[in-house]
Amino acid sequence: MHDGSGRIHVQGLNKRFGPVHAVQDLSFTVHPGAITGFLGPNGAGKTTALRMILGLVTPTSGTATINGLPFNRLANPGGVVGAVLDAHGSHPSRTARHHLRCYAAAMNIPDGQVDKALELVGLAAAGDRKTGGFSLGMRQRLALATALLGDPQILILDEPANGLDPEGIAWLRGFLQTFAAGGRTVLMSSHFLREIEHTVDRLVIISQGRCVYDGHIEELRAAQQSRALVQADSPEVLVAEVQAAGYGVEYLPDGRLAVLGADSRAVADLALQAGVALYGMQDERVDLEQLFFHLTQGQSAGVPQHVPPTSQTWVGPGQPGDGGSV
Ligand SMILES: Nc1ncnc2c1ncn2[C@@H]1O[C@H](COP(=O)(O)OP(=O)(O)OP(=O)(O)O)[C@@H](O)[C@H]1O
Repeated sequence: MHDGSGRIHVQGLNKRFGPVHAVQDLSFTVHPGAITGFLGPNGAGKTTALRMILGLVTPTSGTATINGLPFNRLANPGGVVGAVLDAHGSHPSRTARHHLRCYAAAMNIPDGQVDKALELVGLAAAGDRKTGGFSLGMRQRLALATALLGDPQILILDEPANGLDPEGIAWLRGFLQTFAAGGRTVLMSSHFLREIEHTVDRLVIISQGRCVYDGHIEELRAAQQSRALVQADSPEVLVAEVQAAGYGVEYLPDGRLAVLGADSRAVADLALQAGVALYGMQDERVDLEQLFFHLTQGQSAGVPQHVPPTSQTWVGPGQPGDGGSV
């Protein structure tokens, strides 16, 4: 009997294909009531890991459980997990409804679920069209409808946003957020952070088969603070002022100050208040995309201590871009 928790638990998972160590000592937990993005560059091992979770690939070592059991030991797998690994699984001469009825019959699910699933994914009007004429976006929706037939507690989706236009991505986001808000579990893979950053609550990031980040997306954003770099005529006066305002501050080797978590306008206001002249200011903003590149190029676990930030430069306490550079 499974524990009904809606959790996916991966522990010490390894998979070797001959000389290729596709998944290396991978451990993470996927929680219910949230959308977890499973992110990594091409070839990072995402599909292999998902296939091991779904019992389609045998791990070299380690375990993957769903509701406390390996997938193959779930009594009613279709009612626990719906999975989409490939959106191209339909016969082109079959209608969408016929395709879903075949799956429903194989899973012992009443036909009524077919219309419900078509409705849920926005394909009700296309139910009697042959799938051979479907766009990639429609195929993605049909694959999702197949996964939803058993009214599962958990959805596992491999690159579900692949090929979707912005409208399709927005629709998918809304659908998955509603699904997760009802206390269900979503694990979705992607190799493209931008595609999923507004959809997911949590991220598991892998690189060359290893986990390099596991946590809330907001924690990842907050892990690297933006900072304002300023050149002041009286640095020690400004340091006292920004510290009194609650900001951390560092001296840079070139004599500038780095005010952590502040933008240049906030520092300019404090400098004005303290009667300190500023000669140059620069905002350094950390972009999530850069964090992703940093995490997936290195192999160390955990959040990086320093990521080279993007820079937006403006000069002086006046208007952005009104002359000069730091
Ligand atoms: N059946 C297999 N036989 C040999 N090597 C394999 C097999 N399946 C995957 N690999 C290798 O394992 C590594 C991980 O592949 P995997 O498809 O899991 O990555 P991925 O993160 O899903 O990539 P993508 O984003 O490109 O789909 C790759 O080097 C791949 O070539």
